[in-house]
Amino acid sequence: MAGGEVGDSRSTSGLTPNSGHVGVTEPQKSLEDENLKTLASQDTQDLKSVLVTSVLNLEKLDVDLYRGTHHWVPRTQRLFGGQIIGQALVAAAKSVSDNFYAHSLHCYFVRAGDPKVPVLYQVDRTRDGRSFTVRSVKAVQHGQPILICQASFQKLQPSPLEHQFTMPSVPPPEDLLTVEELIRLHLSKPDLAEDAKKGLNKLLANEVPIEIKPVSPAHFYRFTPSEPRRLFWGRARGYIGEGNMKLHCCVAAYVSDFALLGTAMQPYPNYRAQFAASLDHAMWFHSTFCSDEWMLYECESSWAGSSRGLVQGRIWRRDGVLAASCSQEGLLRVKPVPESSKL
Ligand SMILES: CCCCCC/C=C\CCCCCCCC(=O)SCCNC(=O)CCNC(=O)[C@H](O)C(C)(C)COP(=O)(O)OP(=O)(O)OC[C@H]1O[C@@H](n2cnc3c(N)ncnc32)[C@H](O)[C@@H]1OP(=O)(O)O
Repeated sequence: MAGGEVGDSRSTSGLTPNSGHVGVTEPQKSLEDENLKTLASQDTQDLKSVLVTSVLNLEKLDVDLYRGTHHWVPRTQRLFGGQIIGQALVAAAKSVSDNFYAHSLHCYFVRAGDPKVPVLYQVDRTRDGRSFTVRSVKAVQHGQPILICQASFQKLQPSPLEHQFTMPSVPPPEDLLTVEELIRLHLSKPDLAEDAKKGLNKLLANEVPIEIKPVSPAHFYRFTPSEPRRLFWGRARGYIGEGNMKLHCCVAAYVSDFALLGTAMQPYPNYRAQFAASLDHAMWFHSTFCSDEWMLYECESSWAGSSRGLVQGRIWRRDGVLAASCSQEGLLRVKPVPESSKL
């Protein structure tokens, strides 16, 4: 049966074969902690994630044809790549049986997305097999493709072969500040350059539907050169809830494009991106997860050159299970940072 909606009943706690806890042990929780958690989750449940209610909620126009709208547009005024990938995966998943789950996607961003008009998603049912199902999606604006995406789905298939890297050991998200809190802290510095203040205030005015907590704020500020590696906790804002793995994958696809490319800029604090944009993006899903719960994003850039940077990402569940991996190459046309606007 083709799953009409990006919704299924696979519980995120009923894990895939690769569900062993690796590297991190779950702390013992007291009854008090549990009560606090319940209260907190009641709070967030009131605020249904905008990613679910609007961004990833595509309008069906015809068979295999959908229309998506925008919520947050980056200050570059081109559509956020993660939004286009997330929406393309939603469109692809709509014609896939409920018992098939996204395991990989491969995308090229071929034109800038225009935030003034909606995006159309045309789905081609490339192949339906016994174990694998493949969909090709073209995202179109003004009659021309802005993204081409291929997504593959697989039936759950247990295997005796199971391994993964160990999750890096980092402070928990509760001990870290959000990007917004870091920005406010920075804005409170009396000697901050006017240009920098303006830029930071613009960033604060954005309603980004994801929450980010950098593990190392120094990397976030980019004052000094650092190795091209960053770690941050991230989650979708608002409540999504368990049980809809297809949707969680689409949300993770949205989030995965947010901070990957910046990793390649970390060794070069004296340069600012004049034109930075993802060129391609690939993603592999390994295990079940909840995208509205904190997950650790580990990003590292193995190479930069020819005005491009290559970045790999690993997305970890809090309990140490590797949930997804991604890889992206981006265009990085840079210019030196003027003395007057150094943070
Ligand atoms: C710890 C974590 C904290 C993180 C906090 C971060 C906070 C905020 C972060 C927000 C970040 C979100 C951003 C994420 C990344 C994205 O979403 S990017 C969006 C998705 N990707 C795209 O939109 C790319 C789409 N693809 C394209 O646009 C095109 O394929 C292309 C432009 C890459 C193709 O390039 P080209 O072939 O060069 O196109 P042209 O049309 O010919 O030229 C375009 C402009 O570039 C100029 N140009 C061309 N060549 C050069 C050159 N060699 N040098 C300099 N400039 C060049 C060309 O003149 C055009 O310029 P104009 O448009 O005319 O000005």
